Amino acid sequence: MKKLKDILHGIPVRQVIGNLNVAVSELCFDSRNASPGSMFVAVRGTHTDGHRYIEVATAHGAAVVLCEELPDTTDDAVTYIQVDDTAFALGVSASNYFGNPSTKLRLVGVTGTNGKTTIATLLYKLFRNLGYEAGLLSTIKNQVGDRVVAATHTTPDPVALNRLLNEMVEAGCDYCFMEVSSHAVVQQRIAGLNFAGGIFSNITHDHLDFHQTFDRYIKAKKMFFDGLDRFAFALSNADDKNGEVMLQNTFAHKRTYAIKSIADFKAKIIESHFDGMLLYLDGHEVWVKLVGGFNAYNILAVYGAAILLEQETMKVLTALSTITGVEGRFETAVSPKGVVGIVDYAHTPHAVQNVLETIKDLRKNKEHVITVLGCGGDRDKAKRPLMAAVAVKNSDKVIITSDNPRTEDPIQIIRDMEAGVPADKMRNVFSIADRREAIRAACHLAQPGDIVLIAGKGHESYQEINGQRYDFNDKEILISTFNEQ
Ligand SMILES: CC(=O)N[C@H]1[C@@H](OP(=O)(O)OP(=O)(O)OC[C@H]2O[C@@H](n3ccc(=O)[nH]c3=O)[C@H](O)[C@@H]2O)O[C@H](CO)[C@@H](O)[C@@H]1O[C@H](C)C(=O)N[C@@H](C)C(=O)N[C@H](CCC(=O)O)C(=O)O
Ligand SMILES: Nc1ncnc2c1ncn2[C@@H]1O[C@H](COP(=O)(O)OP(=O)(O)OP(=O)(O)O)[C@@H](O)[C@H]1O
Ligand SMILES: N[C@H](CCC[C@H](N)C(=O)O)C(=O)O
Ligand SMILES: [Mg+2]
Repeated sequence: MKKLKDILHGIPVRQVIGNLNVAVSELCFDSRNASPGSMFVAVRGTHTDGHRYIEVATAHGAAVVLCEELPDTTDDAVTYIQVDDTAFALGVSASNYFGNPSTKLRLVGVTGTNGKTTIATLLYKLFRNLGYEAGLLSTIKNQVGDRVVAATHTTPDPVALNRLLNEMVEAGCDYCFMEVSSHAVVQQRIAGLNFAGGIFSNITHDHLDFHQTFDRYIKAKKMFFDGLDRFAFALSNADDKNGEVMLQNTFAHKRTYAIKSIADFKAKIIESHFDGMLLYLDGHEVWVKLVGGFNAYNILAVYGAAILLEQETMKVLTALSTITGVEGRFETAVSPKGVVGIVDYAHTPHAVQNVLETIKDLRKNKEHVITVLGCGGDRDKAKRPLMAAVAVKNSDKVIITSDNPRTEDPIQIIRDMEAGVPADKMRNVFSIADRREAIRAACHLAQPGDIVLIAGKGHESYQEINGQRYDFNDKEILISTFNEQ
């Protein structure tokens, strides 16, 4: 229970109808979840408008309605609060409701097209290793200290987010590391949060179904940095074309990391192997258990953030050398006959290219690379031909298959991907809609020493088809196929 007046702190209110002196039992933004004494916030979405469900919410007992437009008829037992922006108000009220937990720990957000989960998870592991209690909000899972809470989104909705942050505070967490997706910025899921720092990884093609243009996608990422205050740090990748843009209008302390450009934190890869790499990091040599140029960037971002969070250099480097990678990100397995299998979450053209370039660099001889990949349904269609083109360019053979078809026809998604394959390369491409069969076929095609990359689903333990999630795990299928050989 919390007083309505306290929940509204920091929200510009246009009009109030009813009693402000009420207690609120719960916050909700979905009328289907409204309960007696709750406050319903009407948010405009991509499919429908929460304002349509105000009456349903009050019929379920909502005592307070927060909206942009007041309904034609009001209920005397209900308090109506009119504001200009309910998405913003939802974020701020969720933070107030849970006692502004983000001010009680140090919250660091990571944004960018690729690398958010990796950077946030490595920071979580690093700070736990350094002896702190920490929380994590990520695509794979949320962690309140050791306790795992299943994740439904990369960035949870404001109510779930602040509830989790509060649980972290209660569990004694000093830090929380979270992914900030571009959807979350635009939908203001992070409104009202107090960040100690923000990290930018990179920006390349993805989510154009949602943002429409690349420019708007860049602006969404930038808005996160624009919202940081002068006590926070903003750590950006100076090698990314848009790394500087992110820092343009932020009040935060601006810091950069890079491999190629001049920057505050620098690194260089000295040696690369399938089980790790030797880095020259900020003037020190350190062995890390992650692989690939893209992971050198991730490690560098993690290192820079740790230093900006006032950790000691030598302790950070020592801890970094012991930390293992992230589930479903460049995970390797070797078959009894010597085929190397790699499961990776690459689901953008840039990620597919990075992973395949890393694989090429790691080959001792000219072993063949066989790539299995698909594209998700009901998501950015423009990336489909691009992902196929990159895969074909950097592999000896490609098996185009399904990812999560969702409500789309898997065959049509495959056709969209095939459109990106140059005619003279078609002979290196097979299309097998059944992902399990595609993985098996790749393993059977591979000779000892060859490399099979299974891209796009990483840690996911399901395949989503027509609203149903079926058990499915790339790594398990890879290993069981290997064991049959
Ligand atoms: C496109 C998108 O982000 N959609 C999110 C959004 O839903 P929406 O805009 O479609 O909502 P809507 O159905 O139009 O409804 C509008 C409002 O009416 C309410 N409503 C609706 C029906 C009803 O009967 N009563 C009612 O009150 C809804 O609760 C909502 O508040 O708000 C919902 C509630 O927070 C989210 O669950 C939903 O995420 C969907 C499931 C989703 O798939 N999101 C993905 C794309 C996403 O957010 N991904 C990013 C990661 C991207 C990355 O990889 O970087 C993420 O952060 O996870
Ligand atoms: N710094 C990076 N630069 C480019 N590609 C990367 C980088 N880090 C990881 N990748 C690639 O992107 C894939 C996804 O990585 P990760 O899960 O860390 O990204 P993410 O930003 O969290 O993705 P999502 O938006 O789905 O949450 C990895 O499996 C790898 O192929
Ligand atoms: N966070 C990403 C996940 C894509 C993963 C891929 N397996 C798919 O289903 O498209 C997104 O929402 O676009
Ligand atoms: Mg992620």
